[in-house]
Amino acid sequence: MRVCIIYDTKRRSTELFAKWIKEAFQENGAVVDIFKVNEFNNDFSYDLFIVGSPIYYEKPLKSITDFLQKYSDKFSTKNVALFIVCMAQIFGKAGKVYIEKQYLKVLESKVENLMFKSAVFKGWIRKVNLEEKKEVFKWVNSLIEKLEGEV
Ligand SMILES: Cc1cc2nc3c(=O)[nH]c(=O)nc-3n(C[C@H](O)[C@H](O)[C@H](O)COP(=O)(O)O)c2cc1C
Repeated sequence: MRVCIIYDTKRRSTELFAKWIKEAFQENGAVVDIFKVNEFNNDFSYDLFIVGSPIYYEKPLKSITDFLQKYSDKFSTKNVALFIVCMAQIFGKAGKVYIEKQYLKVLESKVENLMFKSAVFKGWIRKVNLEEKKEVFKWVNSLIEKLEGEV
């Protein structure tokens, strides 16, 4: 399986999430490339695309929403999964509902035929949240199960 991870970041936590996602796929024998959004190589031949953004001021980064918009035709026939990195989880249940309504919606609305559950990872401002790495592995395993269920 060939996987392409595309992300943007301001303070590099989303980059670390992208690397954890890569590690989790590699453990399962996948071949993985990672690109910062402005460096994507325009290769649409991967089996799965993972696109991720941090949330700043209530929104995913414009670079990522613009990217999904720009290639919406290409992605409409591809396997695409989305993740966001944010901190509104600290507001508990209310935060979770808010994240799904306000943050995820913006990205999900740009992808047709989204068949994977989007991931919401808890980011940080200074200290790396290592706890979240296992959530990444869980999510990646669920994606692999779903993909393998398809064939
Ligand atoms: C200036 C600023 C604004 C932020 N705004 C939000 C926000 O509106 N909602 C939220 O859930 N998290 C917010 N966060 C938390 C970030 O999403 C979190 O720190 C994330 O890990 C940053 O990703 P990055 O390191 O890849 O840039 C904000 C963080 C900063 C520093």
